[in-house]
Amino acid sequence: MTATVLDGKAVFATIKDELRARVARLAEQGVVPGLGTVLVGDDPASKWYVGAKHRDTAELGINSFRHDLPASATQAEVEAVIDQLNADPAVTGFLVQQPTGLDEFALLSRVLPTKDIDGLHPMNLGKLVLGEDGPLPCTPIGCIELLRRYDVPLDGAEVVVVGRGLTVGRPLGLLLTRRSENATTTLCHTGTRDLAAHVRGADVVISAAGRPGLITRDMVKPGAAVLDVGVSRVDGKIAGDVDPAVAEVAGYLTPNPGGVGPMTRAMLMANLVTLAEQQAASR
Ligand SMILES: Nc1nc2c(c(=O)[nH]1)N[C@@H](CN(C=O)c1ccc(C(=O)N[C@@H](CCC(=O)O)C(=O)O)cc1)CN2
Repeated sequence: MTATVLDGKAVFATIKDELRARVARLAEQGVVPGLGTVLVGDDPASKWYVGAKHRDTAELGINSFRHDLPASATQAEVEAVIDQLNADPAVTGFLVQQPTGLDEFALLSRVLPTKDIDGLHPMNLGKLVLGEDGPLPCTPIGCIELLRRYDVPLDGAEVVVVGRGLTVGRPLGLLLTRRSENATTTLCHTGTRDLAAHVRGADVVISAAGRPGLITRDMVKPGAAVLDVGVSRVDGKIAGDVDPAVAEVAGYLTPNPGGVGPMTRAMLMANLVTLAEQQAASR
């Protein structure tokens, strides 16, 4: 058996078509969404991610406002840029690219919750816990959307998430257990005693541990869907958490790159367009 490829790049192309239609409808009402980004420092990966987000906005006819600050930028300087973006009516929503090396909780908390297209503001994470509507974190919702587009069922499925970070693992657990997803979710992490035993029982495995080759062929149930969120660099190339031999046993597998990464960008654009629609409706 060779796993069906969960092609995030192809799904993002389809989502871009859907978003172009929504952006055109907003234009008829005189609204052009605007994306703001804040990048601190020279990390090549972060620069690439921010550049990719601005290329996406250009393709979709969305305005963008880019603020690149040096690695020497202070907390106060970054907060001043956040205040500027909060106050700018042309900016529908914005994000601070992580990592910044600064107090990220303070930065996230300073973004207006109504402009938080990353869905990572404490109030929006609180809404997720409470089951209230609000912007949802992009990578977790991108994983769920990718499975949905390939008709991989989550209802009643056993899902193992590996990793408990704020941007992926922790919100994924909350999202997957919502009534709308209805999955039974186990959140594993570095303290999990027998990871293989957990993974072996899973219909869906989502690994966001950042440990190259962590999920091996022998750990995966035949036919399971496996999503590789891990991004490590080995000899300058992206190495995921999932050993390539998993493709021989899994039913579905994301490539990495080309799987969850493009879905993260897709959901960011979708969050932005949704916010613009909400703002247009409340004018
Ligand atoms: N404020 C945020 N910071 C970070 C987030 C986030 O959601 N919000 N997530 C990651 C980085 N990230 C988005 O910002 C991101 C990661 C990967 C990709 C992507 O398209 N990757 C490509 C490969 C890119 C390459 O070759 O290096 C792929 O997987 O095909 C986009 C966005 C941390 N920071």
